[in-house]
Amino acid sequence: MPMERRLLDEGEFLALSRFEPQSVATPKSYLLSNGTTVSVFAPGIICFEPAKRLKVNKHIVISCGIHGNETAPIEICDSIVKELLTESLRSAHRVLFLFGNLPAMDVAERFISENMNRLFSGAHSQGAGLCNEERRRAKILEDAVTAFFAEAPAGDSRHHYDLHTAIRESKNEKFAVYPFLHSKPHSRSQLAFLAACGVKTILLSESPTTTFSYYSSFHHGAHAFTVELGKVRPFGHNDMSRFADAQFALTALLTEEDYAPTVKLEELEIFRVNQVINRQQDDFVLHFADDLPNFTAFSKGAVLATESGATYSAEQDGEAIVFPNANVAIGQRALLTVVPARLETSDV
Ligand SMILES: O=C(O)CCC(=O)N[C@@H](CCC(=O)O)C(=O)O
Ligand SMILES: [Zn+2]
Repeated sequence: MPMERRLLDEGEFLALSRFEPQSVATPKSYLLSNGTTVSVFAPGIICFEPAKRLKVNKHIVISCGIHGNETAPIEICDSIVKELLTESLRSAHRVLFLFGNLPAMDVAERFISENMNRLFSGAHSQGAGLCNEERRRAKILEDAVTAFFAEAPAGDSRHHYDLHTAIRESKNEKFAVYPFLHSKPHSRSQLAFLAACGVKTILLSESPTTTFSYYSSFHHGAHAFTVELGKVRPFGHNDMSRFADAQFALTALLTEEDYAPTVKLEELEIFRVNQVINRQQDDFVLHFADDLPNFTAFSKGAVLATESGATYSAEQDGEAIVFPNANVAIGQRALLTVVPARLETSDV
């Protein structure tokens, strides 16, 4: 048996992808003894397909490491992929795992040249084109998602959970960005699934973006979310007990035919994005401490950031900051502000 097949049988897909990428660079498929087809498409891209269709059929993309230093989601996915490869778990649904930015993982950085989570919906090929690894990888990941959902029969549900951790501490430790739905209804069953993951704070985005979750939501009609599970820490430094609910719920989603947790909307904290503040000048500065946690609220009129020619202030009492980062490239998002919101949902 070839060395890479033995290591795959031992569950070492991520290790092969990171440290022996040539061994998983040529697409190959094989059958597990439980009937699952495993398809290795490229380093960091692996798909599991069950032998038979059920009454309920879900097509699920789980991505992690789109930012290379966000290690807890990478460790969660590595662990689930290991269990699927070694057959201690069997997925009832088609599932595609994407380990995003492999080179950035090796140097424990968010990215090497460019923030990959601003390069989807074709942004990878605009401007300078496919000129760096993140741009080329974003296109490969998009193509993998397109090919995966192309095999989903009409009527089956499509899902994409893009798992991240945040740079700052957060008053609400776990939260999800619900991409802009262009007047489609928000899904109550998806909110219930997120709550089962321990994610009870939801930010409703109100505009198109070039993030991975918006891409799958808008271009593939998937239930898609950016899911923030905690804080950025180096590999091996995550307290995995803080991610137990998320790992349990993701595993249940894969292994049960119709995992359908419930939630009361009153249990959730819903915000909508009020301001998207992009850095336009070199002298952009935030007017609060570097360690101020996400979801800290300000009074109306408080100055949040300034740069030549612009002052950005809270527009309402209670407006809170999320993802502040003055060190982004010119033109990119340096801060979101959010305000409490109400939510109408569909039943699905
Ligand atoms: O903590 C931070 O500042 C960033 C954490 C992170 O990577 N968040 C995502 C959110 C994507 C979205 O808005 O859907 C990102 O900034 O790419
Ligand atoms: Zn991230």
